[in-house]
Amino acid sequence: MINTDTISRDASSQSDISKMKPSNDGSFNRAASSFRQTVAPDGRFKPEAGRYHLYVSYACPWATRTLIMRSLKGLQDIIPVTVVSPRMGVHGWPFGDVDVFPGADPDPLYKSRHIKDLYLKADPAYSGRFTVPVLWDTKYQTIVNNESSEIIRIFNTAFNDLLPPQRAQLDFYPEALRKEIDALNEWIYPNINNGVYRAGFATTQEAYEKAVVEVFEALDKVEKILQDKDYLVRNQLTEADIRLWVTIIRFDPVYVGHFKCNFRTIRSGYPAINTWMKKLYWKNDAFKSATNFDHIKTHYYWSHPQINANRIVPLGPIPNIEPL
Ligand SMILES: N[C@@H](CCC(=O)N[C@@H](CS)C(=O)NCC(=O)O)C(=O)O
Repeated sequence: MINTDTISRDASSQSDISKMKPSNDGSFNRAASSFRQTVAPDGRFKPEAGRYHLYVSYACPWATRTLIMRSLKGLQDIIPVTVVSPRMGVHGWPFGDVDVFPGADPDPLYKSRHIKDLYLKADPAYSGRFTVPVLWDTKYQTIVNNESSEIIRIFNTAFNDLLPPQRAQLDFYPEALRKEIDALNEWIYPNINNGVYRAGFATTQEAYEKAVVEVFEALDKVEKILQDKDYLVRNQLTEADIRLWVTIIRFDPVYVGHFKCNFRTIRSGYPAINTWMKKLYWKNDAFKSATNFDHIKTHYYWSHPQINANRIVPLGPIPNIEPL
């Protein structure tokens, strides 16, 4: 009998990032996520404690958004989490028993070897990339959603009826601030969150230069917004902070070197952004507990041999984040 769980078609073009094709002009284009369902009382995926499972990498900024929101909302007991190894190889993200790494876990649900096994279990014909985060449904054994910007909105509200009132009332995308949050997300995502990847994965000088200039122009803009302020929107922690923060915390340790975003560092070039980043890290455990610099640095420098052929992981910066 053929076991379709273990024998899968050749999906190496989807799992091996070093085989990823750039576009004709050398620029990096991120593919859209494929699983876009939500959790709702009247839908297929109902809010239930213990039913959903979150698969993440500590290295991945998009996955880290979901970890931060999960902690802020106090969803730890409702949605368990599994962390993959940061060394993403030809089969994509391996679990912690396949590639032993401190802080990485085996898959507790199916003993999968790689994240790709979950995608192919959910849809054997899946043709996209095998990305984290993955919000998995144990009832129908499928992926609810693999788009972090949507998972954080699901976490923000969908489980409120299962939470104590002081957590349920926390809203990081409040109606009254949505316009301002959306307006920030609209340029911060392409120019900063994805901008660093566009710089780092560019395969022509022109595509790199365009991207890196856009990254620093956008950082200059953020620096002005954060003058004497603790948060991006009014004086309130919102998803706009979470979405930007995951990129800024990786900036000096990784993006300055690995992605060649080296006009300035955050610590020496952007005092307001640096203070905002440090306050969230040192004063709010949802941010600190979602950050693992060993996973972050190892992942990027190890997993992209097309950029860093010898997989040397730099020791600096020292420290990875400065004290407050
Ligand atoms: N749009 C997705 C992007 C997720 C994503 O690209 N994750 C990267 C890690 S940072 C990944 O898993 N890449 C694996 C690959 O492309 O093979 C989201 O925001 O959730």
